[in-house]
Amino acid sequence: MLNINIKKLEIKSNEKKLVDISFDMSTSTALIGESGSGKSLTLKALLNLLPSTLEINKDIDSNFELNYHTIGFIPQNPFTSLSTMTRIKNQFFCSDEKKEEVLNLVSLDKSVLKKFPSQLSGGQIQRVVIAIALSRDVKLLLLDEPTTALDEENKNNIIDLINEIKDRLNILILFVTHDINSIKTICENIIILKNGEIIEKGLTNDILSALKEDYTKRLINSTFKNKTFRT
Ligand SMILES: Nc1ncnc2c1ncn2[C@@H]1O[C@H](COP(=O)(O)OP(=O)(O)OP(=O)(O)O)[C@@H](O)[C@H]1O
Repeated sequence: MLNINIKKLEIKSNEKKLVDISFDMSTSTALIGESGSGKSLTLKALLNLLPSTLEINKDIDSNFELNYHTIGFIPQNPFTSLSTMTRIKNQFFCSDEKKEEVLNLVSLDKSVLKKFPSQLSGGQIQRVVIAIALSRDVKLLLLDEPTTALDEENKNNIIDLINEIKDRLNILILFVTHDINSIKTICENIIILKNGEIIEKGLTNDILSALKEDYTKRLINSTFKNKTFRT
């Protein structure tokens, strides 16, 4: 079973602590918290993509290597993660056989390979982005609110797809989301961040059935429908 033990993850900016957390992951985990609580910085730290102006202190154990090949990232806005002037087939870095295999996994026909992103729907583009991530030897998939830019129907389809991939490929998922239904569908565990610290963590069922902190209740109960979309 895959496991990551984040014994220490501390991120500072000019002596100001932005994130100071530790957690263990051996299953799909939702990372939730209000704006500015440290969700994106946590994902960026795992991807080694923190700006050099920030100071990072991390101590992470895992039973697989953490690198570009093993960590996949699905961003909030799939439209910005593909190159608009490049056909889909040239946005993968793998064999043609692998391209078809991963497109099959995300239920897309191989005919999309010839197309440009502008010829695909939002849901199809997000599927392509997921397929590109899966074309590497991904063992940890980081998702940053991957359905925010999608309409209701595509949103549900992508959630079902992520859930299916998780079960089929047996990979770890760290899922930043505000959407209670996707947490229930996909995540066995929840971590709740506030001001860069973990204030609650545990099994999704336990946390949802006994909401302890008012802060958590507020996060869980809000629909975030009016959240402005960042590009
Ligand atoms: N490059 C940076 N330099 C200094 N401070 C930063 C930097 N990036 C983020 N921060 C600060 O760190 C804190 C955590 O930011 P982060 O982007 O991780 O929040 P978040 O939980 O992802 O919020 P959101 O839901 O709005 O995306 C915030 O107070 C933010 O202002």
